[in-house]
Amino acid sequence: MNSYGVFLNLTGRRCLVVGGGPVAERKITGLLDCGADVTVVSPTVTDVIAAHAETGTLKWEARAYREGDATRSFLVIAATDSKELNRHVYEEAEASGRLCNVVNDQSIGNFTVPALVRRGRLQVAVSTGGAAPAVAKRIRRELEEHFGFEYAAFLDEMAEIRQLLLGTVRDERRRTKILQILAESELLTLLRDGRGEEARRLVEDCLGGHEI
Ligand SMILES: C[C@@]1(CC(=O)O)c2cc3[nH]c(cc4nc(cc5[nH]c(cc(n2)[C@H]1CCC(=O)O)[C@@](C)(CC(=O)O)[C@@H]5CCC(=O)O)C(CC(=O)O)=C4CCC(=O)O)c(CCC(=O)O)c3CC(=O)O
Ligand SMILES: NC(=O)C1=CN([C@@H]2O[C@H](COP(=O)(O)OP(=O)(O)OC[C@H]3O[C@@H](n4cnc5c(N)ncnc54)[C@H](O)[C@@H]3O)[C@@H](O)[C@H]2O)C=CC1
Repeated sequence: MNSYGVFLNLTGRRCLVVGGGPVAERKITGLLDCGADVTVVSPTVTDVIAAHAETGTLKWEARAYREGDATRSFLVIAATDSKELNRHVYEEAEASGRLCNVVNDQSIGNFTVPALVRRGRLQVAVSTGGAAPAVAKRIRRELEEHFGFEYAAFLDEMAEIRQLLLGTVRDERRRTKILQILAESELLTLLRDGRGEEARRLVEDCLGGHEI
């Protein structure tokens, strides 16, 4: 069965990571990038996690997992090297209706973490359905070649134009048409090549009198 792909809003949400090795560190980096309120429960952690704890970016409880820990967070990542413990964490999380990722046992857990390309507001997520994470990583790298940083500026520009049109162009079909034309246009490459004046003219022509 396929997994259902979603993007979670984790801003300010309590997220628990059990374990503090390199795998936990990678998942934690992703959580912090999304503004999550991260607590790590683990007797030992990597230098990077310790540095985050030092600066207050996350909370580190330097101890072993305790009964009930997983029942109090929106999302839980079971990232220890013990399959038995991770299963226990998952069972407690599942019983209390939490989202739970298990890093070393594909037979359990209710979500997996994709490989991600990030370009400003653009995110491209890659899943292999757990078949081969190293292939997900390879595809992520290939996508990074194709989707350069120009996409960040392009999206910012398109978002601004879209907001303007939502407020000024009543006719939905017309609005959609303008946005489709701009999305498919040369605007992306003009912005990438620093041809700001031509980009501005292209947008103006497309908008036909709507100020931006
Ligand atoms: C199911 C899943 C659960 C989850 O963790 O969410 C899972 C599970 C496991 N991974 C294992 C191994 C590796 N994982 C990676 C890398 C990544 N793993 C990630 C996600 C996922 N890994 C989920 C499925 C994603 C999908 O659908 O493809 C990525 C995409 C996202 C992230 O972690 O941030 C990140 C790349 C990020 C990037 O670079 O973009 C590498 C490569 C490397 O490290 O270079 C290896 C070694 C090579 C190999 O084994 O393939 C093992 C065996 C451990 C062992 O041998 O004991 C298990 C356990 C099992 O399969 O049972
Ligand atoms: N899903 C993924 O992306 C990947 C998963 N893995 C698997 O993930 C697991 C973790 O990998 P690493 O981080 O490299 O392992 P690691 O051995 O470096 O780290 C394990 C961490 O768990 C902590 N821990 C142990 N007992 C604990 C307890 N009772 N309570 C709380 N924390 C406890 C340890 O203190 C340590 O910080 C391994 O089983 C590995 O095979 C490996 C590669 C990728």
